[in-house]
Amino acid sequence: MTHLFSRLKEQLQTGFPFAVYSKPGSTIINGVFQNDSSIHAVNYNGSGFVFAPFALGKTVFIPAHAADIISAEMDLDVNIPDAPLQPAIDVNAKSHFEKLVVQSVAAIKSGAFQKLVLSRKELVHLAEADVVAIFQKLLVTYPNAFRYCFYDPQAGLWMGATPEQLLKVENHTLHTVALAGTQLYKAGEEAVWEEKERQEQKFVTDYIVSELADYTANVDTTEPYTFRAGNIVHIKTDISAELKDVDSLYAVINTLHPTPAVCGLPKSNAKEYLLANEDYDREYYAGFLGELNHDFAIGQPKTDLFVNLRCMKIQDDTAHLYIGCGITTDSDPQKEFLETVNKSMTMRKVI
Ligand SMILES: C=C(O[C@H]1C=CC=C(C(=O)O)[C@@H]1O)C(=O)O
Repeated sequence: MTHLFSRLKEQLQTGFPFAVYSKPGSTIINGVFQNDSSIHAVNYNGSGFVFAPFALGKTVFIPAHAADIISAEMDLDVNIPDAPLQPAIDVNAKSHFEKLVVQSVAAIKSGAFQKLVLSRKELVHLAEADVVAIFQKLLVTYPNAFRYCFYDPQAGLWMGATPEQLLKVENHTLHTVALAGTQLYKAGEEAVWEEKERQEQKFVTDYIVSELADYTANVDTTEPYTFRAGNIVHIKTDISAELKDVDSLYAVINTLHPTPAVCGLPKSNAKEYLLANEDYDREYYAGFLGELNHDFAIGQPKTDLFVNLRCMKIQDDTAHLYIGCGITTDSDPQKEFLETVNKSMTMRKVI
C-alpha cells in the first residue's frame, strides 16, 4: 500500500492524470496512473476510467492501456476524525439559495416540474492542503461509499465519498439505484420517513424503471430501505435488470445521467432550468465517474459507475465543496439550506 501512496505523491508532482478509488464496502484501493500527459477522448466501447461533468465541460478518460495499475489492501493507521463544528453561516449565500428555492417551488407549483435538485458551492480554506492525508481520512471515514481522488489538468483535483451508484453492468446484468430523501443520522434510532418522502422516492424508482424499459428485460426492484451515508440517511431502492443488448451501454448511461437525485423531473427541462438559474458551474459535481468496461482490480470487462456527490475540488489551499438538495412543492427554503449545510459536513469532516 505504501507503494500506491508513494506513486500517488509522484503523480501529483508530474501532473499526469490519475484515479485512486475504493468501492463501497471494499478494503481494496485501486490506483490508475496514466503514464504520460496525453489527452484521450472518451470511448464508451473502450476500457478505462471515466470522469464526466454534470453538463458543461469535457469528459475525461484514462484508457486502461495507457495507465499503470496498482491495487493494494487498505491498511491505514488513520483515526476517524471527530465531527466538525457547524460552520458559520454565510448570510449572503443563505439568502441567495433560499430565494432560488422559493422561485423553484413556484416553478414546481406551476406544473413545470415534479422535482428540482438545487445546489451550491462553499469555499473552505485549507490550513494544511496535504492531499494524501485528506484522502486517507476520507478512505477510512466512509467505508460504505465509493471513495475517490481524481486528477486531470483540465478537470482539476477532485475527491469524494458518494453514496449513489449510477450503473453497474456485469455480463448482461445491470444494477442501479433510486435514491431520495434526507435525514440526519441518529445513532441507535431508526429513521422514520413521512408518507410524502416515501412517495417521492417511489416516484424516482418508477421513473428509472420506465426509462430503462426500452433497453432491459426482467426488471427487479427491492423494497425501499434506509441507507446511511456518513452523518445522513436516505431512502434507497436497488434496481436490477437484464440488458437486452450490451452495445446499448452508452444509451443507458445517457438515460440515467443526470439522475433524479441530482437534477430533477422531467429531466431535460430540469437540467435546462438548473443551467439557467443556479448561477454557478457545477463542473464535475453531479457528473459521473468510475470504471468503464474494465474492472481494474481483476482485469475483467465490467462497468461500475457512480454519481459524483459529496465531493470537493481542491485548488491551491481552498476546497470547493458542492452540495445540493431535492426541492418539491412543499419545500421550506430554510430547511433546504440547512440540509445543504448538513451535507457539507461529509467533506468538512476530512479537511
Ligand atoms: C444532491 C445531493 O444529494 C442527493 C442525494 C440523495 C438525497 C437527496 C435529497 O434528499 O435531496 C439529493 O437528491 C447532494 O448531496 O449534493
